[in-house]
Amino acid sequence: MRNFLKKFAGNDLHTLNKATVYAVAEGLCAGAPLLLLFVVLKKALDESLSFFDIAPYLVLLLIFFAAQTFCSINSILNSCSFAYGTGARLRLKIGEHLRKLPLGYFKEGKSGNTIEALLLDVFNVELASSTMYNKLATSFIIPVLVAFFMFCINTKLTLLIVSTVPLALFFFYFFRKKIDARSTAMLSSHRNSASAILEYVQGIRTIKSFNMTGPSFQRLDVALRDLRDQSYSLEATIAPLSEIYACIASLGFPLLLFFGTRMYASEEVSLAVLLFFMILSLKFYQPLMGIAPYFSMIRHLSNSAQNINTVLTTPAQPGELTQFSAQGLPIRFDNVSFSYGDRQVLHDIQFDAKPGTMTALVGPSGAGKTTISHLLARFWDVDSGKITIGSHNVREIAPDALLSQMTLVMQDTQLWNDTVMNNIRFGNPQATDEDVKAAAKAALCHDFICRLPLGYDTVLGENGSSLSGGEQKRIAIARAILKDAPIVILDEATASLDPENEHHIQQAFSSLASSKTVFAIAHKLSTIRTADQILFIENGRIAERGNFESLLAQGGRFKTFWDLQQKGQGWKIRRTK
Ligand SMILES: Nc1ncnc2c1ncn2[C@@H]1O[C@H](COP(=O)(O)OP(=O)(O)OP(=O)(O)O)[C@@H](O)[C@H]1O
Repeated sequence: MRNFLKKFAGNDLHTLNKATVYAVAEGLCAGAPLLLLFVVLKKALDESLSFFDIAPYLVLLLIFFAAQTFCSINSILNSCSFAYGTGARLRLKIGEHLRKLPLGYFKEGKSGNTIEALLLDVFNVELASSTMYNKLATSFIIPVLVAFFMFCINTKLTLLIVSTVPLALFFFYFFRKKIDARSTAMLSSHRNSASAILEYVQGIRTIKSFNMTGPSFQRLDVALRDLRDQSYSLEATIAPLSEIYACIASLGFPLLLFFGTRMYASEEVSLAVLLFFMILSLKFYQPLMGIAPYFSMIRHLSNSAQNINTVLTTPAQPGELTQFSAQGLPIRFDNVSFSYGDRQVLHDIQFDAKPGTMTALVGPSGAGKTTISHLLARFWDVDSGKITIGSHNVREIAPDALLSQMTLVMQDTQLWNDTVMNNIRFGNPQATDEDVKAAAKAALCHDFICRLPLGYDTVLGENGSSLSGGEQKRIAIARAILKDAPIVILDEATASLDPENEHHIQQAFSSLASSKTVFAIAHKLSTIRTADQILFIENGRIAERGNFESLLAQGGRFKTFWDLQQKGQGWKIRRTK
Protein backbone atom coordinates (compact mmCIF):
# COMPACT_ATOMS: atom_id res chain seq x y z
CA MET A 1 0.00 0.00 0.00
CA ARG A 2 2.77 2.36 0.94
CA ASN A 3 4.54 1.59 -2.35
CA PHE A 4 1.40 2.42 -4.27
CA LEU A 5 0.95 5.69 -2.39
CA LYS A 6 4.63 6.46 -2.86
CA LYS A 7 4.30 6.05 -6.61
CA PHE A 8 1.66 8.76 -6.89
CA ALA A 9 2.44 10.93 -3.88
CA GLY A 10 5.89 12.10 -5.05
CA ASN A 11 7.31 14.68 -2.67
CA ASP A 12 4.08 14.71 -0.67
CA LEU A 13 4.98 11.45 1.05
CA HIS A 14 6.64 13.38 3.88
CA THR A 15 3.19 14.87 4.65
CA LEU A 16 1.86 11.34 5.19
CA ASN A 17 4.87 10.51 7.39
CA LYS A 18 4.21 13.64 9.45
CA ALA A 19 0.56 12.66 9.78
CA THR A 20 1.57 9.20 11.02
CA VAL A 21 4.01 10.61 13.59
CA TYR A 22 1.30 12.97 14.89
CA ALA A 23 -1.21 10.09 14.98
CA VAL A 24 1.14 7.92 17.07
CA ALA A 25 1.92 10.87 19.36
CA GLU A 26 -1.81 11.46 19.75
CA GLY A 27 -2.34 7.80 20.68
CA LEU A 28 0.43 8.00 23.26
CA CYS A 29 -0.90 11.24 24.74
CA ALA A 30 -4.31 9.58 25.00
CA GLY A 31 -2.64 6.82 27.04
CA ALA A 32 -0.90 9.26 29.39
CA PRO A 33 -3.87 9.55 31.80
CA LEU A 34 -3.48 5.82 32.45
CA LEU A 35 0.12 6.34 33.45
CA LEU A 36 -0.93 9.13 35.81
CA LEU A 37 -3.68 6.90 37.11
CA PHE A 38 -1.06 4.31 37.92
CA VAL A 39 1.00 6.85 39.87
CA VAL A 40 -2.08 8.10 41.74
CA LEU A 41 -3.19 4.54 42.47
CA LYS A 42 0.23 3.60 43.77
CA LYS A 43 0.34 6.65 46.05
CA ALA A 44 -3.19 5.97 47.27
CA LEU A 45 -2.42 2.36 48.08
CA ASP A 46 1.07 2.89 49.47
CA GLU A 47 0.50 6.14 51.42
CA SER A 48 -2.28 8.59 52.09
CA LEU A 49 -3.38 10.83 49.23
CA SER A 50 -4.15 14.58 49.44
CA PHE A 51 -5.17 17.16 46.83
CA PHE A 52 -1.66 18.64 46.89
CA ASP A 53 -0.25 15.22 45.97
CA ILE A 54 -2.33 14.98 42.82
CA ALA A 55 -2.25 18.68 41.86
CA PRO A 56 0.97 18.35 39.75
CA TYR A 57 -0.56 15.33 38.01
CA LEU A 58 -3.67 17.30 37.21
CA VAL A 59 -1.51 19.96 35.57
CA LEU A 60 0.36 17.21 33.65
CA LEU A 61 -2.97 15.76 32.57
CA LEU A 62 -4.08 19.11 31.16
CA ILE A 63 -0.80 19.39 29.27
CA PHE A 64 -1.32 15.90 27.80
CA PHE A 65 -4.90 16.77 26.78
CA ALA A 66 -3.65 19.89 25.03
CA ALA A 67 -0.86 17.91 23.34
CA GLN A 68 -3.34 15.23 22.27
CA THR A 69 -5.62 17.83 20.69
CA PHE A 70 -2.69 19.49 18.96
CA CYS A 71 -1.42 16.16 17.57
CA SER A 72 -4.90 15.07 16.51
CA ILE A 73 -5.56 18.29 14.56
CA ASN A 74 -2.17 18.09 12.86
CA SER A 75 -2.58 14.42 12.04
CA ILE A 76 -5.96 15.06 10.41
CA LEU A 77 -4.78 18.14 8.50
CA ASN A 78 -1.64 16.44 7.20
CA SER A 79 -3.36 13.21 6.20
CA CYS A 80 -6.21 15.08 4.47
CA SER A 81 -3.77 17.31 2.64
CA PHE A 82 -1.89 14.20 1.51
CA ALA A 83 -5.03 12.22 0.63
CA TYR A 84 -6.82 14.86 -1.41
CA GLY A 85 -3.59 16.01 -3.05
CA THR A 86 -2.82 12.44 -4.10
CA GLY A 87 -6.45 11.86 -5.18
CA ALA A 88 -6.46 14.99 -7.34
CA ARG A 89 -3.09 14.05 -8.88
CA LEU A 90 -4.32 10.53 -9.60
CA ARG A 91 -7.53 11.76 -11.26
CA LEU A 92 -5.59 14.20 -13.42
CA LYS A 93 -3.07 11.51 -14.31
CA ILE A 94 -5.83 9.08 -15.29
CA GLY A 95 -7.65 11.81 -17.27
CA GLU A 96 -4.43 12.76 -19.05
CA HIS A 97 -3.60 9.13 -19.78
CA LEU A 98 -7.10 8.35 -21.12
CA ARG A 99 -6.61 11.04 -23.74
CA LYS A 100 -3.58 9.17 -25.07
CA LEU A 101 -5.24 5.76 -25.31
CA PRO A 102 -6.47 4.43 -28.64
CA LEU A 103 -10.22 4.79 -29.16
CA GLY A 104 -10.39 0.99 -29.32
CA TYR A 105 -9.84 0.93 -25.54
CA PHE A 106 -13.15 2.74 -24.97
CA LYS A 107 -15.00 0.83 -27.66
CA GLU A 108 -14.27 -2.48 -25.97
CA GLY A 109 -16.75 -1.78 -23.20
CA LYS A 110 -14.14 -0.57 -20.75
CA SER A 111 -15.56 2.88 -20.15
CA GLY A 112 -17.48 1.72 -17.06
CA ASN A 113 -14.24 0.37 -15.71
CA THR A 114 -12.51 3.65 -16.46
CA ILE A 115 -15.16 5.70 -14.72
CA GLU A 116 -14.84 3.34 -11.78
CA ALA A 117 -11.09 3.97 -11.76
CA LEU A 118 -11.74 7.68 -11.73
CA LEU A 119 -14.41 7.60 -9.06
CA LEU A 120 -14.53 4.63 -6.71
CA ASP A 121 -10.91 3.50 -6.98
CA VAL A 122 -9.43 6.94 -6.49
CA PHE A 123 -11.93 7.50 -3.69
CA ASN A 124 -10.65 4.29 -2.06
CA VAL A 125 -7.09 5.57 -2.29
CA GLU A 126 -8.16 8.89 -0.77
CA LEU A 127 -10.00 7.13 2.02
CA ALA A 128 -7.07 4.83 2.63
CA SER A 129 -4.59 7.63 2.90
CA SER A 130 -6.83 10.03 4.81
CA THR A 131 -7.96 7.65 7.55
CA MET A 132 -7.02 4.01 7.10
CA TYR A 133 -3.27 4.39 6.79
CA ASN A 134 -2.94 6.33 10.05
CA LYS A 135 -5.44 4.15 11.86
CA LEU A 136 -3.57 1.02 10.86
CA ALA A 137 -0.19 2.50 11.68
CA THR A 138 -1.34 3.62 15.13
CA SER A 139 -3.25 0.37 15.71
CA PHE A 140 0.04 -1.50 15.45
CA ILE A 141 2.48 1.01 16.87
CA ILE A 142 0.50 1.88 20.03
CA PRO A 143 0.03 -1.76 21.23
CA VAL A 144 3.73 -2.41 20.55
CA LEU A 145 4.74 0.63 22.63
CA VAL A 146 2.25 -0.24 25.40
CA ALA A 147 3.50 -3.85 25.42
CA PHE A 148 7.08 -2.64 25.64
CA PHE A 149 6.19 -0.37 28.55
CA MET A 150 4.34 -3.19 30.35
CA PHE A 151 7.22 -5.53 29.62
CA CYS A 152 9.55 -3.18 31.51
CA ILE A 153 7.27 -3.43 34.58
CA ASN A 154 6.35 -7.11 34.60
CA THR A 155 7.27 -9.74 31.99
CA LYS A 156 4.84 -12.46 33.08
CA LEU A 157 1.74 -10.26 33.15
CA THR A 158 2.71 -8.76 29.78
CA LEU A 159 3.03 -12.21 28.21
CA LEU A 160 -0.43 -13.13 29.52
CA ILE A 161 -1.95 -10.06 27.88
CA VAL A 162 -0.22 -10.36 24.50
CA SER A 163 -0.36 -14.19 24.20
CA THR A 164 -3.79 -14.24 22.51
CA VAL A 165 -3.02 -11.64 19.85
CA PRO A 166 -0.98 -13.91 17.51
CA LEU A 167 -3.82 -16.45 17.74
CA ALA A 168 -6.38 -13.82 16.74
CA LEU A 169 -4.23 -12.55 13.87
CA PHE A 170 -3.62 -16.12 12.69
CA PHE A 171 -7.41 -16.68 12.74
CA PHE A 172 -7.94 -13.75 10.42
CA TYR A 173 -5.01 -14.80 8.25
CA PHE A 174 -6.61 -18.27 7.92
CA PHE A 175 -9.78 -16.74 6.44
CA ARG A 176 -8.04 -14.11 4.30
CA LYS A 177 -8.76 -15.93 1.00
CA LYS A 178 -12.46 -15.95 1.77
CA ILE A 179 -12.39 -12.21 2.51
CA ASP A 180 -10.30 -11.60 -0.63
CA ALA A 181 -12.77 -13.48 -2.81
CA ARG A 182 -15.81 -11.66 -1.37
CA SER A 183 -14.09 -8.30 -1.63
CA THR A 184 -13.03 -8.88 -5.24
CA ALA A 185 -16.55 -10.03 -6.15
CA MET A 186 -18.04 -6.94 -4.50
CA LEU A 187 -15.72 -4.57 -6.36
CA SER A 188 -16.34 -6.30 -9.66
CA SER A 189 -20.06 -6.00 -9.03
CA HIS A 190 -19.54 -2.31 -8.24
CA ARG A 191 -17.83 -1.86 -11.61
CA ASN A 192 -20.61 -3.67 -13.43
CA SER A 193 -23.23 -1.45 -11.88
CA ALA A 194 -21.20 1.67 -12.72
CA SER A 195 -21.09 0.61 -16.34
CA ALA A 196 -24.80 -0.38 -16.31
CA ILE A 197 -25.77 3.00 -14.80
CA LEU A 198 -23.68 4.76 -17.44
CA GLU A 199 -25.34 2.78 -20.22
CA TYR A 200 -28.76 3.47 -18.69
CA VAL A 201 -28.22 7.22 -18.42
CA GLN A 202 -26.75 7.45 -21.93
CA GLY A 203 -29.65 5.49 -23.39
CA ILE A 204 -32.38 7.10 -21.30
CA ARG A 205 -34.15 8.56 -24.35
CA THR A 206 -34.45 5.18 -26.07
CA ILE A 207 -35.44 3.48 -22.83
CA LYS A 208 -38.22 5.99 -22.24
CA SER A 209 -39.45 5.83 -25.82
CA PHE A 210 -39.82 2.04 -25.47
CA ASN A 211 -41.38 2.44 -22.04
CA MET A 212 -38.68 0.26 -20.49
CA THR A 213 -37.96 2.28 -17.37
CA GLY A 214 -37.15 0.87 -13.93
CA PRO A 215 -36.73 -2.87 -13.34
CA SER A 216 -37.55 -3.67 -16.95
CA PHE A 217 -34.14 -2.43 -17.87
CA GLN A 218 -32.69 -5.83 -17.22
CA ARG A 219 -28.99 -5.17 -17.17
CA LEU A 220 -29.24 -2.34 -14.66
CA ASP A 221 -31.66 -4.31 -12.57
CA VAL A 222 -29.47 -7.41 -12.50
CA ALA A 223 -26.31 -5.37 -11.86
CA LEU A 224 -27.85 -3.49 -8.93
CA ARG A 225 -29.30 -6.67 -7.40
CA ASP A 226 -25.91 -8.32 -7.73
CA LEU A 227 -24.25 -5.33 -6.05
CA ARG A 228 -26.72 -5.60 -3.15
CA ASP A 229 -26.05 -9.35 -2.79
CA GLN A 230 -22.27 -9.04 -3.04
CA SER A 231 -22.16 -6.14 -0.56
CA TYR A 232 -24.26 -8.10 1.91
CA SER A 233 -22.20 -11.23 1.36
CA LEU A 234 -18.97 -9.32 2.08
CA GLU A 235 -20.36 -7.78 5.27
CA ALA A 236 -21.85 -11.12 6.33
CA THR A 237 -18.37 -12.65 6.02
CA ILE A 238 -16.42 -9.84 7.64
CA ALA A 239 -18.74 -9.14 10.58
CA PRO A 240 -18.64 -12.61 12.27
CA LEU A 241 -14.92 -12.99 11.55
CA SER A 242 -14.23 -9.57 13.09
CA GLU A 243 -16.25 -10.42 16.18
CA ILE A 244 -14.51 -13.80 16.65
CA TYR A 245 -11.12 -12.13 16.07
CA ALA A 246 -11.93 -9.53 18.73
CA CYS A 247 -13.11 -12.24 21.09
CA ILE A 248 -9.93 -14.33 20.70
CA ALA A 249 -7.69 -11.28 21.08
CA SER A 250 -9.38 -10.14 24.29
CA LEU A 251 -9.17 -13.59 25.88
CA GLY A 252 -5.88 -12.30 27.30
CA PHE A 253 -7.90 -10.19 29.76
CA PRO A 254 -9.53 -13.16 31.62
CA LEU A 255 -6.10 -14.84 31.56
CA LEU A 256 -4.67 -11.74 33.22
CA LEU A 257 -7.47 -11.78 35.81
CA PHE A 258 -7.02 -15.47 36.58
CA PHE A 259 -3.24 -15.67 36.79
CA GLY A 260 -2.79 -12.07 37.92
CA THR A 261 -4.93 -12.53 41.03
CA ARG A 262 -3.05 -15.75 41.86
CA MET A 263 0.25 -13.86 41.50
CA TYR A 264 -1.14 -11.10 43.74
CA ALA A 265 -2.27 -13.70 46.29
CA SER A 266 1.23 -15.17 46.33
CA GLU A 267 2.59 -11.60 46.63
CA GLU A 268 4.41 -11.92 43.34
CA VAL A 269 2.93 -8.58 42.21
CA SER A 270 1.55 -5.61 44.13
CA LEU A 271 -2.12 -4.58 43.94
CA ALA A 272 -1.12 -1.33 42.21
CA VAL A 273 0.74 -3.22 39.46
CA LEU A 274 -2.14 -5.67 38.97
CA LEU A 275 -4.69 -2.85 38.74
CA PHE A 276 -2.39 -0.94 36.43
CA PHE A 277 -2.05 -3.94 34.07
CA MET A 278 -5.82 -4.37 34.05
CA ILE A 279 -6.27 -0.75 33.00
CA LEU A 280 -3.34 -0.81 30.58
CA SER A 281 -4.58 -3.99 28.89
CA LEU A 282 -7.60 -1.97 27.72
CA LYS A 283 -5.26 0.50 26.04
CA PHE A 284 -3.44 -2.46 24.51
CA TYR A 285 -6.54 -4.23 23.11
CA GLN A 286 -8.54 -1.20 22.06
CA PRO A 287 -6.54 -0.34 18.90
CA LEU A 288 -6.21 -4.02 17.97
CA MET A 289 -10.00 -4.46 18.12
CA GLY A 290 -10.48 -1.51 15.79
CA ILE A 291 -8.40 -2.92 12.96
CA ALA A 292 -10.67 -5.83 11.94
CA PRO A 293 -12.82 -3.79 9.50
CA TYR A 294 -9.66 -2.55 7.85
CA PHE A 295 -8.70 -6.02 6.61
CA SER A 296 -11.41 -5.85 3.94
CA MET A 297 -10.56 -2.24 3.21
CA ILE A 298 -6.96 -3.25 2.55
CA ARG A 299 -8.27 -5.77 0.04
CA HIS A 300 -10.43 -3.07 -1.54
CA LEU A 301 -7.48 -0.77 -1.74
CA SER A 302 -5.18 -3.31 -3.34
CA ASN A 303 -7.93 -4.11 -5.83
CA SER A 304 -8.45 -0.41 -6.54
CA ALA A 305 -4.71 0.12 -6.86
CA GLN A 306 -4.55 -2.75 -9.36
CA ASN A 307 -7.43 -1.27 -11.35
CA ILE A 308 -5.84 2.19 -11.43
CA ASN A 309 -2.54 0.59 -12.48
CA THR A 310 -4.30 -1.33 -15.28
CA VAL A 311 -5.68 1.93 -16.66
CA LEU A 312 -2.39 3.78 -16.24
CA THR A 313 -0.24 1.00 -17.70
CA THR A 314 -2.43 0.51 -20.78
CA PRO A 315 0.12 1.62 -23.36
CA ALA A 316 -0.46 4.96 -25.02
CA GLN A 317 -0.09 4.96 -28.80
CA PRO A 318 3.53 5.46 -29.79
CA GLY A 319 4.59 8.26 -32.14
CA GLU A 320 7.87 10.12 -31.84
CA LEU A 321 6.96 13.07 -34.11
CA THR A 322 5.48 15.63 -31.75
CA GLN A 323 5.64 18.66 -34.08
CA PHE A 324 3.83 18.06 -37.34
CA SER A 325 1.97 20.04 -40.00
CA ALA A 326 -0.19 18.36 -42.63
CA GLN A 327 -0.67 21.61 -44.56
CA GLY A 328 -0.32 21.01 -48.29
CA LEU A 329 0.61 17.32 -47.89
CA PRO A 330 -1.00 14.46 -49.83
CA ILE A 331 -2.52 11.51 -47.98
CA ARG A 332 -2.03 7.92 -49.13
CA PHE A 333 -3.66 4.67 -48.01
CA ASP A 334 -1.19 2.03 -49.13
CA ASN A 335 -2.64 -1.52 -49.14
CA VAL A 336 -4.26 -1.01 -45.76
CA SER A 337 -5.94 -3.96 -44.03
CA PHE A 338 -7.56 -3.91 -40.61
CA SER A 339 -9.42 -6.27 -38.27
CA TYR A 340 -11.54 -5.76 -35.16
CA GLY A 341 -10.26 -8.68 -33.11
CA ASP A 342 -10.39 -11.72 -35.42
CA ARG A 343 -12.76 -10.13 -37.90
CA GLN A 344 -11.09 -8.48 -40.88
CA VAL A 345 -13.18 -5.51 -42.00
CA LEU A 346 -10.81 -3.74 -44.44
CA HIS A 347 -8.86 -5.42 -47.25
CA ASP A 348 -6.04 -3.80 -49.24
CA ILE A 349 -7.41 -0.27 -49.29
CA GLN A 350 -5.35 1.76 -51.73
CA PHE A 351 -5.98 5.39 -52.70
CA ASP A 352 -4.45 8.86 -52.75
CA ALA A 353 -6.03 12.10 -51.59
CA LYS A 354 -4.35 15.20 -52.99
CA PRO A 355 -4.15 18.24 -50.70
CA GLY A 356 -7.18 20.52 -50.92
CA THR A 357 -9.41 17.86 -52.53
CA MET A 358 -12.51 16.09 -51.33
CA THR A 359 -12.70 12.29 -51.13
CA ALA A 360 -16.15 10.83 -50.52
CA LEU A 361 -16.57 7.39 -48.97
CA VAL A 362 -19.89 5.83 -49.85
CA GLY A 363 -21.37 2.36 -49.79
CA PRO A 364 -23.67 0.09 -47.84
CA SER A 365 -23.95 0.19 -44.08
CA GLY A 366 -21.17 -1.74 -42.34
CA ALA A 367 -18.91 -1.62 -45.41
CA GLY A 368 -16.02 -0.01 -43.50
CA LYS A 369 -16.27 3.72 -44.35
CA THR A 370 -16.04 5.01 -40.78
CA THR A 371 -13.23 2.59 -40.01
CA ILE A 372 -11.19 4.03 -42.92
CA SER A 373 -11.54 7.57 -41.52
CA HIS A 374 -10.76 6.38 -37.99
CA LEU A 375 -7.56 4.73 -39.17
CA LEU A 376 -6.43 8.06 -40.65
CA ALA A 377 -7.00 9.70 -37.24
CA ARG A 378 -5.18 6.75 -35.56
CA PHE A 379 -8.14 5.79 -33.41
CA TRP A 380 -6.67 2.39 -34.21
CA ASP A 381 -3.48 1.43 -36.01
CA VAL A 382 -3.55 -0.57 -39.25
CA ASP A 383 -2.74 -4.29 -39.24
CA SER A 384 -0.85 -4.20 -42.52
CA GLY A 385 -0.02 -1.65 -45.18
CA LYS A 386 0.46 1.99 -44.19
CA ILE A 387 -1.16 5.40 -44.18
CA THR A 388 1.12 8.29 -45.01
CA ILE A 389 0.72 12.06 -44.85
CA GLY A 390 3.46 13.48 -47.03
CA SER A 391 6.51 11.35 -46.31
CA HIS A 392 5.38 10.42 -42.78
CA ASN A 393 3.73 7.18 -41.79
CA VAL A 394 0.94 8.20 -39.36
CA ARG A 395 2.37 5.66 -36.91
CA GLU A 396 5.40 7.94 -36.49
CA ILE A 397 3.24 10.93 -35.57
CA ALA A 398 2.25 11.42 -31.91
CA PRO A 399 -1.58 11.12 -31.66
CA ASP A 400 -1.92 14.64 -30.21
CA ALA A 401 0.15 16.14 -33.04
CA LEU A 402 -1.84 14.20 -35.63
CA LEU A 403 -5.24 15.15 -34.22
CA SER A 404 -4.17 18.80 -34.05
CA GLN A 405 -4.09 18.65 -37.86
CA MET A 406 -7.60 17.24 -38.19
CA THR A 407 -11.16 18.33 -37.66
CA LEU A 408 -13.69 15.59 -37.14
CA VAL A 409 -17.40 16.25 -37.43
CA MET A 410 -18.97 12.98 -36.31
CA GLN A 411 -22.50 11.58 -36.50
CA ASP A 412 -23.04 12.41 -32.82
CA THR A 413 -22.33 15.97 -31.84
CA GLN A 414 -20.65 16.36 -28.46
CA LEU A 415 -21.51 19.65 -26.77
CA TRP A 416 -20.69 20.62 -23.19
CA ASN A 417 -22.84 22.03 -20.44
CA ASP A 418 -21.24 25.43 -20.96
CA THR A 419 -21.92 28.70 -22.81
CA VAL A 420 -22.30 28.76 -26.59
CA MET A 421 -19.15 30.89 -26.71
CA ASN A 422 -17.07 28.32 -24.84
CA ASN A 423 -18.54 25.43 -26.80
CA ILE A 424 -17.37 26.99 -30.05
CA ARG A 425 -14.08 28.17 -28.57
CA PHE A 426 -13.33 24.54 -27.72
CA GLY A 427 -12.06 24.34 -31.34
CA ASN A 428 -9.34 26.86 -30.53
CA PRO A 429 -8.92 27.99 -26.92
CA GLN A 430 -6.85 31.00 -28.01
CA ALA A 431 -9.62 32.41 -30.24
CA THR A 432 -11.02 35.85 -29.38
CA ASP A 433 -14.78 36.50 -29.04
CA GLU A 434 -14.69 38.09 -32.48
CA ASP A 435 -13.06 34.95 -33.98
CA VAL A 436 -15.78 32.83 -32.36
CA LYS A 437 -18.52 35.03 -33.82
CA ALA A 438 -16.91 34.97 -37.27
CA ALA A 439 -16.84 31.14 -37.16
CA ALA A 440 -20.46 31.10 -36.00
CA LYS A 441 -21.44 33.33 -38.93
CA ALA A 442 -19.60 31.09 -41.40
CA ALA A 443 -21.39 28.06 -39.93
CA LEU A 444 -24.75 29.87 -40.22
CA CYS A 445 -25.48 29.75 -36.53
CA HIS A 446 -24.96 33.39 -35.56
CA ASP A 447 -28.65 34.26 -36.14
CA PHE A 448 -30.13 31.50 -33.98
CA ILE A 449 -27.49 32.09 -31.29
CA CYS A 450 -28.54 35.78 -31.14
CA ARG A 451 -32.13 34.65 -30.58
CA LEU A 452 -31.12 32.57 -27.49
CA PRO A 453 -31.99 34.24 -24.13
CA LEU A 454 -28.39 35.25 -23.35
CA GLY A 455 -26.98 35.02 -26.88
CA TYR A 456 -23.42 33.67 -26.85
CA ASP A 457 -23.53 33.49 -23.03
CA THR A 458 -26.43 31.03 -23.00
CA VAL A 459 -25.56 27.78 -21.25
CA LEU A 460 -26.46 24.87 -23.52
CA GLY A 461 -27.40 22.21 -20.95
CA GLU A 462 -25.97 18.71 -20.88
CA ASN A 463 -24.83 17.73 -24.39
CA GLY A 464 -26.53 20.79 -25.87
CA SER A 465 -29.96 19.54 -24.81
CA SER A 466 -31.53 23.01 -25.24
CA LEU A 467 -30.79 23.06 -29.02
CA SER A 468 -32.30 21.16 -31.95
CA GLY A 469 -30.23 18.46 -33.72
CA GLY A 470 -29.51 20.76 -36.68
CA GLU A 471 -28.48 23.65 -34.41
CA GLN A 472 -26.18 21.38 -32.44
CA LYS A 473 -24.54 20.23 -35.65
CA ARG A 474 -23.98 23.80 -36.82
CA ILE A 475 -22.36 24.71 -33.48
CA ALA A 476 -20.07 21.72 -34.00
CA ILE A 477 -19.22 22.99 -37.49
CA ALA A 478 -18.49 26.50 -36.14
CA ARG A 479 -16.13 24.87 -33.67
CA ALA A 480 -14.49 22.94 -36.51
CA ILE A 481 -14.15 26.11 -38.62
CA LEU A 482 -12.43 27.79 -35.67
CA LYS A 483 -9.96 24.93 -35.39
CA ASP A 484 -8.96 25.53 -39.03
CA ALA A 485 -7.13 22.20 -39.40
CA PRO A 486 -5.85 21.20 -42.87
CA ILE A 487 -7.64 17.79 -42.83
CA VAL A 488 -11.41 17.54 -42.32
CA ILE A 489 -13.36 14.34 -41.72
CA LEU A 490 -17.15 14.58 -42.03
CA ASP A 491 -18.90 11.42 -40.92
CA GLU A 492 -22.57 11.32 -41.98
CA ALA A 493 -22.79 14.90 -40.89
CA THR A 494 -26.14 15.61 -42.55
CA ALA A 495 -27.80 12.34 -41.61
CA SER A 496 -31.21 12.63 -39.96
CA LEU A 497 -31.73 16.32 -40.74
CA ASP A 498 -34.68 17.98 -42.43
CA PRO A 499 -34.07 19.50 -45.91
CA GLU A 500 -33.84 23.10 -44.63
CA ASN A 501 -31.32 22.22 -41.96
CA GLU A 502 -29.47 20.03 -44.43
CA HIS A 503 -29.24 22.95 -46.84
CA HIS A 504 -27.84 25.22 -44.09
CA ILE A 505 -25.37 22.60 -43.05
CA GLN A 506 -24.22 21.99 -46.59
CA GLN A 507 -23.46 25.71 -46.83
CA ALA A 508 -21.66 25.62 -43.49
CA PHE A 509 -19.60 22.67 -44.71
CA SER A 510 -18.54 24.60 -47.78
CA SER A 511 -17.03 27.27 -45.49
CA LEU A 512 -15.36 24.57 -43.39
CA ALA A 513 -14.03 22.54 -46.29
CA SER A 514 -12.68 25.24 -48.58
CA SER A 515 -8.99 24.63 -49.31
CA LYS A 516 -8.87 21.64 -46.93
CA THR A 517 -8.29 17.95 -47.61
CA VAL A 518 -11.75 16.57 -46.92
CA PHE A 519 -12.97 13.02 -46.31
CA ALA A 520 -16.76 12.89 -46.38
CA ILE A 521 -18.68 9.79 -45.40
CA ALA A 522 -22.18 10.04 -46.79
CA HIS A 523 -25.23 7.90 -47.38
CA LYS A 524 -27.05 10.61 -49.28
CA LEU A 525 -25.20 10.57 -52.59
CA SER A 526 -26.63 13.96 -53.59
CA THR A 527 -24.42 15.58 -50.91
CA ILE A 528 -21.15 14.43 -52.50
CA ARG A 529 -21.80 15.40 -56.14
CA THR A 530 -18.85 17.80 -56.15
CA ALA A 531 -16.33 15.39 -54.60
CA ASP A 532 -13.03 15.11 -56.49
CA GLN A 533 -13.08 11.36 -56.04
CA ILE A 534 -15.70 8.97 -54.75
CA LEU A 535 -14.73 5.57 -53.33
CA PHE A 536 -17.55 3.04 -53.29
CA ILE A 537 -16.76 0.71 -50.39
CA GLU A 538 -18.30 -2.73 -50.19
CA ASN A 539 -17.34 -5.56 -47.82
CA GLY A 540 -14.22 -3.71 -46.73
CA ARG A 541 -12.87 -3.23 -50.28
CA ILE A 542 -12.93 -0.36 -52.77
CA ALA A 543 -15.41 -1.76 -55.29
CA GLU A 544 -15.55 1.30 -57.58
CA ARG A 545 -13.85 4.67 -57.82
CA GLY A 546 -14.18 7.84 -59.88
CA ASN A 547 -16.08 11.14 -59.81
CA PHE A 548 -19.85 11.38 -59.65
CA GLU A 549 -20.45 11.42 -63.41
CA SER A 550 -17.90 8.73 -64.26
CA LEU A 551 -19.34 6.41 -61.61
CA LEU A 552 -22.86 6.86 -62.94
CA ALA A 553 -21.55 6.23 -66.44
CA GLN A 554 -19.90 2.97 -65.27
CA GLY A 555 -23.39 1.66 -64.50
CA GLY A 556 -22.12 -0.49 -61.62
CA ARG A 557 -22.90 -0.68 -57.88
CA PHE A 558 -22.72 3.08 -57.39
CA LYS A 559 -25.31 3.61 -60.15
CA THR A 560 -27.60 0.99 -58.59
CA PHE A 561 -27.21 2.71 -55.24
CA TRP A 562 -28.02 6.10 -56.77
CA ASP A 563 -31.10 4.75 -58.59
CA LEU A 564 -32.36 3.17 -55.38
CA GLN A 565 -31.95 6.46 -53.54
CA GLN A 566 -33.78 8.36 -56.24
CA LYS A 567 -36.68 5.93 -55.95
CA GLY A 568 -36.52 6.07 -52.17
CA GLN A 569 -37.07 9.83 -52.18
CA GLY A 570 -40.74 9.28 -52.91
CA TRP A 571 -41.25 6.60 -50.28
CA LYS A 572 -44.49 6.45 -48.27
CA ILE A 573 -45.62 4.61 -45.19
CA ARG A 574 -48.47 2.39 -46.35
CA ARG A 575 -51.14 1.29 -43.90
CA THR A 576 -52.38 -2.22 -44.40
CA LYS A 577 -55.90 -2.96 -43.20
N1 LIG B 1 -15.46 -1.21 -32.44
C1 LIG B 1 -15.80 -2.21 -33.22
N2 LIG B 1 -15.58 -3.48 -32.86
C2 LIG B 1 -15.91 -4.52 -33.67
N3 LIG B 1 -16.46 -4.37 -34.88
C3 LIG B 1 -16.71 -3.13 -35.30
C4 LIG B 1 -16.40 -1.99 -34.52
N4 LIG B 1 -16.76 -0.88 -35.21
C5 LIG B 1 -17.28 -1.31 -36.38
N5 LIG B 1 -17.24 -2.65 -36.44
C6 LIG B 1 -17.66 -3.48 -37.57
O1 LIG B 1 -16.82 -3.18 -38.67
C7 LIG B 1 -17.57 -3.11 -39.86
C8 LIG B 1 -17.35 -1.76 -40.53
O2 LIG B 1 -17.91 -0.78 -39.68
P1 LIG B 1 -17.93 0.77 -40.08
O3 LIG B 1 -18.52 1.51 -38.95
O4 LIG B 1 -16.59 1.18 -40.55
O5 LIG B 1 -18.94 0.71 -41.31
P2 LIG B 1 -19.63 1.91 -42.08
O6 LIG B 1 -19.47 1.61 -43.50
O7 LIG B 1 -19.11 3.22 -41.59
O8 LIG B 1 -21.13 1.70 -41.62
P3 LIG B 1 -22.30 2.80 -41.45
O9 LIG B 1 -22.52 3.41 -42.79
O10 LIG B 1 -23.47 1.99 -41.03
O11 LIG B 1 -21.86 3.78 -40.42
C9 LIG B 1 -19.01 -3.36 -39.49
O12 LIG B 1 -19.32 -4.69 -39.79
C10 LIG B 1 -19.07 -3.14 -38.00
O13 LIG B 1 -19.99 -4.01 -37.40
